[in-house]
Amino acid sequence: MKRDEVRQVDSIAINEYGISGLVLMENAGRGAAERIAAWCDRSDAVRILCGPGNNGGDGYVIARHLELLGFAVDLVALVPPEKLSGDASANAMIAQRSGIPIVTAESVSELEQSIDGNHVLVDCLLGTGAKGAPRGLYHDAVRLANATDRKRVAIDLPTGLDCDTGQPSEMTFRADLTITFVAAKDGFQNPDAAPFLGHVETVGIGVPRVLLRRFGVV
Ligand SMILES: NC(=O)C1=CN([C@@H]2O[C@H](COP(=O)(O)OP(=O)(O)OC[C@H]3O[C@@H](n4cnc5c(N)ncnc54)[C@H](O)[C@@H]3O)[C@@H](O)[C@H]2O)[C@@H](O)CC1
Ligand SMILES: [K+]
Repeated sequence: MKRDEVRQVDSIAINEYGISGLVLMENAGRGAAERIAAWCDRSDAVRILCGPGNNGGDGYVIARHLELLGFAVDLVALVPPEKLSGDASANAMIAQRSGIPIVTAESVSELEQSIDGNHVLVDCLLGTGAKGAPRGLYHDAVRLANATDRKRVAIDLPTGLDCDTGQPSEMTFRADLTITFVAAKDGFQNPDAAPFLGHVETVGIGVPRVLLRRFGVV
């Protein structure tokens, strides 16, 4: 699926079918957490890197469900939770109130302290809303994450990878597992994307079959 198409599916599900964005995010995050749990060892500590938008919002949902599944999990927020908006803000507040550890990293040195080799790292930095190569702290977060030798998981798509062409930017998250929502993105077919995607799994987010049919997903 193209970037615009998958974003259209979300917005039609919300605006035409009346499914709240929070429900879609819950389904996405819960499904992703279940896949991560199946792929990791129970002894793995999981650290989720959260960006400014709804991809970051997914991260807060994933954390809550991984904790329920018995994992030690914490979050690194590149944007303080109180500065988020919409569904991402709602889920960040739930995670905060639930006592899930959240560290805010707003400088390179704070990122260096937070991104270490002791955790499975989950990339909820940027998703389908990304434009161009990761800038600023997002560039540094990907650089530091790629330098660790533990397992890495990308949510929806690896930060830095172009959704439509599959062209990796010069700083692209190198995932061992990519958990993507609704359908594989067109760019995933590009052989150059393969080393950054790792194994790809698709997770449904509960949009009705009739809508998936409109976009040729089923
Ligand atoms: N209701 C929905 O729309 C759903 C969205 N979902 C998730 O939401 C994601 C899309 O969320 P958003 O549209 O908020 O987009 P993103 O989460 O990709 O965030 C986009 C924001 O990142 C920043 N940004 C863009 N390009 C950048 C760059 N090159 N370097 C640094 N910062 C950059 C900008 O502030 C931009 O507004 C999907 O990939 C998916 O993970 C899922 O939760 C399913 C439901
Ligand atoms: K991502």
